[in-house]
Amino acid sequence: MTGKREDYITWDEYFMGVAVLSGKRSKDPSTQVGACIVSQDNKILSMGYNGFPLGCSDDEFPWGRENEAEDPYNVKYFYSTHSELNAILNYRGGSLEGSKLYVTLFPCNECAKAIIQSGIKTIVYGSDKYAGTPAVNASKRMLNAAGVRYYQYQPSGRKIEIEV
Ligand SMILES: O=c1ccn([C@H]2C[C@H](O)[C@@H](COP(=O)(O)O)O2)c(=O)[nH]1
Ligand SMILES: [Zn+2]
Repeated sequence: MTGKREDYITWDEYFMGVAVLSGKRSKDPSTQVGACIVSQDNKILSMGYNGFPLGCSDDEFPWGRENEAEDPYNVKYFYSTHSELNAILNYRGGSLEGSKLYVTLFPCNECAKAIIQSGIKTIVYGSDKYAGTPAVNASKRMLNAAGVRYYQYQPSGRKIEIEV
């Protein structure tokens, strides 16, 4: 055999796959989000998933949603760090200027601010299940104004299995 393999995965499959795998570390019972930040020359710079900050125990802080507890103090939203922000904060190498973010859920308005300010220029997202909500509308408004390009990941249809 002299030729190369032809069924290797694309860059988008590779990096979105890493984002999906990263999201599998999330303890959130309802929505697991994974993120992977990549340089312009396709090197992985950082990864993240949604979870509580260091020192805030996954077993002690609340994982419930607002309709499950009356007091927002007992709801996850005050405590959960979003996957995109975790990926940005996890980066130890300097500037993210010009980089690309793969994320399994369209970023909210808070993440959009961090994405813009960190210099990320492209977002490839998976689900847009909160499309039309004020948080996502505001996010798209800011990303459009700041010239951050975004497009939805187009699955090839083939299944990528990981077996170790
Ligand atoms: O930009 C985003 C938006 C949300 N997340 C995280 C935050 C929460 O842990 C879940 C959303 O939970 P729901 O129960 O679906 O409201 O997703 C994120 O990481 N990035
Ligand atoms: Zn967010």
